Amino acid sequence: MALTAVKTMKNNQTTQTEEVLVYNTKNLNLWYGDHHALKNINLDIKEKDVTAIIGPSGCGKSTYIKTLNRMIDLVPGVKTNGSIEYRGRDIFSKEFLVEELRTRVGMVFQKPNPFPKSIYENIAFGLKIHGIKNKQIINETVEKSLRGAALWDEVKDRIHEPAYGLSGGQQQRLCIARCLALEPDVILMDEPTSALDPVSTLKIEELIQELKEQYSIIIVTHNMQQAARISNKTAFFLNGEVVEFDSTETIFNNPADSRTDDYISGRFG
Ligand SMILES: Nc1ncnc2c1ncn2[C@@H]1O[C@H](COP(=O)(O)OP(=O)(O)OP(=O)(O)O)[C@@H](O)[C@H]1O
Repeated sequence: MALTAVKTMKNNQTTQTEEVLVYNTKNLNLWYGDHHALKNINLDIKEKDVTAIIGPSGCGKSTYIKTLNRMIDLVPGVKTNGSIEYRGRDIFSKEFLVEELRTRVGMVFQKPNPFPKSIYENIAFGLKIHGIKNKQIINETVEKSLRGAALWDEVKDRIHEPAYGLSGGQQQRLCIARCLALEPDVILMDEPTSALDPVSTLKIEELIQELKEQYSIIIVTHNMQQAARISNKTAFFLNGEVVEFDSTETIFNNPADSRTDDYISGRFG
């Protein structure tokens, strides 16, 4: 497990606290064919942080989070170098099975993508694939996951009805519930509210505030107010590089780099 010792001053006494890293990215480069999409990325992502990835269109935000669970492997012609460690283990090593990585690291996409099945089966399906057959355990996990995604009260009387009958915001919470059912450690979210109305967006944002107590969350968002509201760390990407990575408060109120300031203040992007 990757640990970083941090010194904090309290009542004039220096105490050592330990920060646990879930991801440690070192000198990561990625190419789509000849296109150099990620350039020398160095990022430490801490356990139980909500880390927002912001930056203009095409700067590499989605590419980066798709690399964290190796979904990028599905794109032909992608090359990488450098390293990404998940809890101290090299995610590209042969010993680290991609199935295990994707069980530890769940993902929620821009558009809600429930399966064409009932609400219940959307969650039960993943459990069955993972070899869980006990009906009682499945029932309990379905309820727990729907509660965890703040959806249970809205759907408890119709869990055997098709998921497509839910609103877009409810479908997105169902996708979050599906992800929670597998008890992930990290949840990656790629613009999870960009297809949703303001009320559904607010619900997902409130949900993220609850989930951060238990999970480490990495969220790509175009919405800077959203990043400021929900995250405690923010990375600003530009042209495939990380320009600045700091506490969200610093990035939004006192950025070190003038390009961050220009982007935050809406001068480009
Ligand atoms: N499958 C692909 N093949 C080739 N180039 C790609 C592919 N996917 C992305 N790119 C390119 O890589 C760069 C980074 O794309 P990426 O989707 O990561 O950006 P982004 O910051 O998430 O953008 P947006 O905010 O518009 O979603 C862009 O120049 C994009 O055109």
